[in-house]
Amino acid sequence: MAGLQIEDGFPADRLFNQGYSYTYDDLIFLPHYIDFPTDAVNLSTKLTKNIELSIPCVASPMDTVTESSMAVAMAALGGIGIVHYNNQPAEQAAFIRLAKSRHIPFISDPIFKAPSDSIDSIDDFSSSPCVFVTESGNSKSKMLGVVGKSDWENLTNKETRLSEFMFQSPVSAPSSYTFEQAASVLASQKLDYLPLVNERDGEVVDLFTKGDVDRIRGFPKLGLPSLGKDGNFMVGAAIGTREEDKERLEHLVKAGANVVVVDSSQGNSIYQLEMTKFVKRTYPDLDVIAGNIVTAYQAQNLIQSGADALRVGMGSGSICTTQEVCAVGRGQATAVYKVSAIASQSGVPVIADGGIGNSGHIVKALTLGASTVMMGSFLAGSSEAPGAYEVQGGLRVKKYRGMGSLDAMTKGSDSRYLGDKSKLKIAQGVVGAVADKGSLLKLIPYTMQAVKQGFQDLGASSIHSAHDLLRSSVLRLEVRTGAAQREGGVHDLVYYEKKSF
Ligand SMILES: NC(=O)C1=CN([C@@H]2O[C@H](COP(=O)(O)OP(=O)(O)OC[C@H]3O[C@@H](n4cnc5c(N)ncnc54)[C@H](O)[C@@H]3O)[C@@H](O)[C@H]2O)C=CC1
Ligand SMILES: O=c1[nH]c(=O)c2[nH+]cn([C@@H]3O[C@H](COP(=O)(O)O)[C@@H](O)[C@H]3O)c2[nH]1
Ligand SMILES: [K+]
Repeated sequence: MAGLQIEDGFPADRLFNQGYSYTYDDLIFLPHYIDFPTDAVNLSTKLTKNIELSIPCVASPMDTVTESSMAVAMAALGGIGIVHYNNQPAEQAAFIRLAKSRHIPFISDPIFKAPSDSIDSIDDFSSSPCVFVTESGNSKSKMLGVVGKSDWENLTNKETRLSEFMFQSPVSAPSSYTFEQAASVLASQKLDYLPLVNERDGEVVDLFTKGDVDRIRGFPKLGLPSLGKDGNFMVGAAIGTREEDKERLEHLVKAGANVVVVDSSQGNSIYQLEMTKFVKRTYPDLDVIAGNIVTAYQAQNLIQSGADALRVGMGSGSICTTQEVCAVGRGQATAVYKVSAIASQSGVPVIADGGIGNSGHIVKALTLGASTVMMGSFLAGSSEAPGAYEVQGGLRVKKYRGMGSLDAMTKGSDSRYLGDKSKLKIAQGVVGAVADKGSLLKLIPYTMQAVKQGFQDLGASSIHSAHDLLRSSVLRLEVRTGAAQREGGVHDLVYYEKKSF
């Protein structure tokens, strides 16, 4: 065999310099050598120059993806959620405050009434086991008592005011309690539910029930959560590039946002460069994620303006129509590779944003140079995403829409296109729905396990090691023909059921 030289696959720099725009599905990695178990793969990473995460997952700033519940669950899992800005600044700040006040990855929707109120119908309880009575009748005041569903059911005169039959001193626990601490109070006191109360002002922050304990215990064990310097969950926030976004930013910083995303489809603009510089000048300790971009030239500009991470992807998202409408963008695999190649020289992490449909896409994004992936559609069907499930054609689905869709643009606060009625508005996104995926607390751990298996096959025990293997040309890849892509999927079966975990 001596002297036989077989060139197996392409090194990345050759593959990506042929003038093609490759998507994740176009490419396949050749397996390498395994000398460690799957569990030895470490997926901890950097979101920005100064923020570390224990898993490489980021929830997209979209109004059908990231509000408080998503941000809480992502942080509890070791990732992060970026709260969207298709709302008034105070509303966005309230989502951040709410997420940062939690210590348990489950958010209930407690129901509040005033002492002088009565309860007319069982529907007033919604799915909650109780109603909280507070001074003002809403969440923003001290808890005075609680009315359990069964107490109300046993009541003869349903017009009785709550103050006359509420239970005045229910057992509560501080909202700073961890899951295990709260669960042990429930168990030791044999309670069905427990209000978690802000010790400072007596406000009910969350409602913790026996059902929650069972549910959370049924999920894979959580890893290291993402906590800020304040000891609370880390939460990100998106802003735009207009003058009024400077005032929005002030609200977000006051609410405790740990990182800010300057959110544009084409980030290499004077507006974004100015905004990035403004944020760095005004809040030097706040990391800024700039984007979106897809080329090395765009990356250089944003890095020079002070960006602490780059968000990569234009038109690759599941709801995006930018490439059709504007003829601009890039295949996501090529975009991630090219931007990462330049950003790594300055130590700026890359977020691969959009186009993630399965765990293999995550392996590809991370191996091609990204440090994290940002997801919209992959997370939008989870129970932690905003909105309720609907049934369509026998399937449980949740609404998911592009932030550049007419639907999202028409929602209230938009000054991008609608503030000025004389401007013609053009959609760059669609409105649709995604299938129910259950809780993130299950979806993400299983997905990360699949990603670890991919890394093991590549012989990469960490994201850093995958980047080294790619850049040293040890790791080889090829383009899949259409037939190869079909072969790589399920084929030639009359019937099958696809269940990943
Ligand atoms: N990643 C992607 O492929 C895409 C993402 N999107 C999402 O849709 C949403 C909207 O994105 P965009 O339309 O890019 O919003 P945008 O607000 O950044 O830009 C809209 C228009 O306003 C202009 N503009 C921005 N700041 C300005 C200022 N200070 N003065 C004057 N003009 C200014 C821009 O140049 C652009 O023409 C974002 O959430 C974005 O992430 C939309 C399209 C593609
Ligand atoms: O062309 C677009 N029109 C839109 O209306 C739109 N809204 C979001 N985005 C981007 O898509 C990403 C989410 O993509 P996925 O659903 O594939 O994860 C997001 O993270 C965004 O980068 C849009 N792109
Ligand atoms: K698309």
